[in-house]
Amino acid sequence: MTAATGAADAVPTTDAVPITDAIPVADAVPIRDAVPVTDAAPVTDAVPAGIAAAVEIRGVTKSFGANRVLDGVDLTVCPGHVTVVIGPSGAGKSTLLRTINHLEKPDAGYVRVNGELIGVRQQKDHFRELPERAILAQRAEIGFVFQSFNLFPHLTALENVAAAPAATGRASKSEARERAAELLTLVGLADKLDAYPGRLSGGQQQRVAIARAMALRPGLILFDEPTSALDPELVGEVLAVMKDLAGTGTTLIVVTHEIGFAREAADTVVFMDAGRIVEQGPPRRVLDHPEHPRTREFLSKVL
Ligand SMILES: Nc1ncnc2c1ncn2[C@@H]1O[C@H](COP(=O)(O)OP(=O)(O)OP(=O)(O)O)[C@@H](O)[C@H]1O
Repeated sequence: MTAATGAADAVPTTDAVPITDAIPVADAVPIRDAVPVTDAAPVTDAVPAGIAAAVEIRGVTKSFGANRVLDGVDLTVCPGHVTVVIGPSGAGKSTLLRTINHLEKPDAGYVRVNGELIGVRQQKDHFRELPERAILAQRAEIGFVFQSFNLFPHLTALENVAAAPAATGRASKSEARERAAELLTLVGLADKLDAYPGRLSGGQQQRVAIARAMALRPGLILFDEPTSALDPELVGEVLAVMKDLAGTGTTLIVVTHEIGFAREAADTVVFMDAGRIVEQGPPRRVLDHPEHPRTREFLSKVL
């Protein structure tokens, strides 16, 4: 990480990230652009004028040691849209998703969700890391569905879904349980409310995880390869639940290798390779008429 300078005197060096670090000086995003959403520089998805982007990623760079995994990523996501991120193994797809709720901290650049900077606040010409409690509060507004479900094994399906709303004080215990039962019914698990994860199939566990992600009524849900750990015959039931969720007004960003899902459910398909967004657009254009040779090569292997 580059050392903090000048105006960041009060900022511990390790927490301070120069705003323009990843961006060539000539293209640097003026600091004012980091505040009002409507003034933000290059909007790649067509967000209607005057409407805040659901997610705005600008100049995000992330390295693990010498491995630059994200290399100046810009992405804008419209509210209510489904964005499907595809690309070869190691392209940086999961890392990009994890920067959106600050599970990974960008080395440079920033992420805003509904106009709010994630994980940092702006201090003069630097971003300063938020306290852990504030980051957790931001994360509570963003659903996350992992490849490996991550359910509490000692809680029933109902208790898994009800846990966060009750623990955060968003709902009374009985309200949280009532809503959890509704959500589990929505994902087709009305008869499994009292089942422990160990007694559920992978597809059922993942549907519980989706219900859990919906429990705090987030405007945005991130899916990190939600069907990759499933037996092939269980993939369809999870994708069906995700398709139902698409179009309900919730913004979804889905990292997946399921090209069929991308074709049917996505508003935008994003193709990533080597830490960069190579190509993005509506599924019919990116999947059927890719412009970039790298996208064509990738699709010729997976289709
Ligand atoms: N915590 C970490 N520490 C070190 N390297 C990491 C870490 N997380 C990811 N990487 C590396 O970053 C690169 C990109 O990983 P990432 O998981 O984002 O790729 P991906 O496109 O999602 O790949 P896949 O489709 O295989 O899941 C890989 O080389 C990976 O080994």
